[in-house]
Amino acid sequence: MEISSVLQGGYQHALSRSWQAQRTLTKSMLMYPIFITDEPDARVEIPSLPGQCRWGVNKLQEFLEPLVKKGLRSVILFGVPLHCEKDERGTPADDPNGPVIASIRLLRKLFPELYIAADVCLCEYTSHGHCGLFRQDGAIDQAPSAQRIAEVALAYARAGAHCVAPSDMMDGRIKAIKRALIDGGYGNQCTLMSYSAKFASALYGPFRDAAGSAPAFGDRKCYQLPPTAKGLARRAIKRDVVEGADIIMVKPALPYLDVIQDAKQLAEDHPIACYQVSGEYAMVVAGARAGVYDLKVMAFETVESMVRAGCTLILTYFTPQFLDWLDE
Ligand SMILES: NCc1[nH]cc(CCC(=O)O)c1CC(=O)O
Ligand SMILES: [Zn+2]
Ligand SMILES: [Zn+2]
Repeated sequence: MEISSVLQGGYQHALSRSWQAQRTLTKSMLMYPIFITDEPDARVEIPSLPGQCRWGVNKLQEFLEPLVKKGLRSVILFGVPLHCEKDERGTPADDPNGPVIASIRLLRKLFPELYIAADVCLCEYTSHGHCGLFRQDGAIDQAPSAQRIAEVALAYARAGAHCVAPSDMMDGRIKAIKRALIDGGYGNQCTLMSYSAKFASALYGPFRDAAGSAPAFGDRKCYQLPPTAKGLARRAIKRDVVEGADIIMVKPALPYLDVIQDAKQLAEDHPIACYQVSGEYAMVVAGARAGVYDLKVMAFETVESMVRAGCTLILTYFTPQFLDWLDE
């Protein structure tokens, strides 16, 4: 046998296997998505997202304290308003008494070491359930959409968010948010993480269930990217770098590993993030329950593929489990 043909000598031991990873999954690479409702004492299980709940502000301490003790470093907050008056502009998104702003303030106080990101979008707050604003003729109103989203982002930064993460896919919003953060005095205090390459995916089903954010009419194909559109994804990533994004995100993750790799190459000086979305999580859990594979092994394999593709930050509902697994 050729000397150079034997590779197995390089990974015969657990330690030498660890040296073969170009990057290793660590707790600090995990960001945990959390749903917060406007029912302050709520703790309601989400049937399509097994193990995940909608939380009321009053329950956040008992929920997160054990996780922070185990090494949870960051969360991303999603508002789930059940009692507010939704309108065309998504007015409740930056309601100073709304669940997102209230929990940013609270979490900053409760857990001074925890990094707090806030998802920024309008769909949870608009009467039509879309992520932007519309003109009379039914087309998306680009500039006012970006402006409104920037307003919401600035409100979250003012409340103390370390990071704002717009998931709306409106053109021009990264530029508008960065401008608003700088002009508002938060340019050097708040990270702008862009959902740059967010695809119109079937994998958001459980999330829309959880957040009550399904569009009232139509779909999101005029703003979320077509799953086949590698070129659009590359252009969106390059555009967001120019417009001032600090972190580039790809979403969903597993079916788009090639896009993650593209992002790593196009934005080589930026951290690359990805979102293992609700449907991906539900798929892994369902497969394990059906006996197709072991849950932990599959969770690691999926998330480590994202690390291998170039991510150093992964938004995943498996975060609490990884905090245990990474200690084993
Ligand atoms: N802008 C809404 C939003 N923000 C994050 C997700 C999906 C997250 C997940 O599925 O876990 C969605 C759903 C959507 O675009 O319909
Ligand atoms: Zn949205
Ligand atoms: Zn969102």
